[in-house]
Amino acid sequence: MTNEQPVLELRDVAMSFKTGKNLFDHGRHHILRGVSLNVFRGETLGIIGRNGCGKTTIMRLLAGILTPDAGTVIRAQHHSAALLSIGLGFKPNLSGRDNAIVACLLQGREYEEALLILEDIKEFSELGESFEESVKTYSSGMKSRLGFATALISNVDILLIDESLSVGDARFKRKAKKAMTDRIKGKQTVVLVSHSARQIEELADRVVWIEDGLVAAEGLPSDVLPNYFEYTEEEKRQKRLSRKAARND
Ligand SMILES: Nc1ncnc2c1ncn2[C@@H]1O[C@H](COP(=O)(O)OP(=O)(O)OP(=O)(O)O)[C@@H](O)[C@H]1O
Repeated sequence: MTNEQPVLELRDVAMSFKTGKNLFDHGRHHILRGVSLNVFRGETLGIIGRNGCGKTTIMRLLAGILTPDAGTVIRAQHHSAALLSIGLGFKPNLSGRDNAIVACLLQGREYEEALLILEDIKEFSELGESFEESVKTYSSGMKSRLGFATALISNVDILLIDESLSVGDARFKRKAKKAMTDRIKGKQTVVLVSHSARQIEELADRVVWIEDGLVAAEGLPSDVLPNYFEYTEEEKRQKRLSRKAARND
């Protein structure tokens, strides 16, 4: 795998957000301080790290929704990437159908190809007649379903799956989860973020652990995850101890 060219790459990427509080560093919160990672064709790369460490930010950078402050995001030529289950990027005045066509074209499908898969997208999204209505009339759940169905059915080259985004009601979630798992276990290139390190253990071929704005470790799940579990347990233990000490003060 190491001689292979990555299909998607972050090279020394830094990212910060404005905090609103102008306390230090001009009110910017530095989330990523120099993250480099590679995604290879056909693999499932899992990204783990504590809440707020920047996993979703990484996914949005990989999807091209965000531009880094520094460093580069490199996507192999003719490779499309889509962040699954988001309704971002839809044109509110266009119908679900027209948005699905645009999304397929943006993902590199031919127009005729896009037309052929539209009915499958409509069926998977379960939007019914609303598929013909403008997206501005959709609830956020409906937008998510359209986004999920479009990314899934259009066979995007690189699927970016952020588990923290919920898709529709409980029944649709189960259906979406099954469809995702089938893809992950197949030949699809996937980047997966999950709060459940156990799920990453089950599904990922490789893992990148983000800590303090940097890559703390990367490698096989069996190598990286035990250290991650140990680290998070130790951190919890330290927090418990400092709470206890504060109570005793
Ligand atoms: N658009 C934004 N503007 C300001 N701050 C942001 C923005 N997006 C993310 N952040 C902040 O950046 C940090 C990282 O957020 P991100 O959602 O990437 O983390 P995460 O690892 O995915 O978190 P979680 O595990 O809780 O889902 C958080 O502190 C968040 O508040």
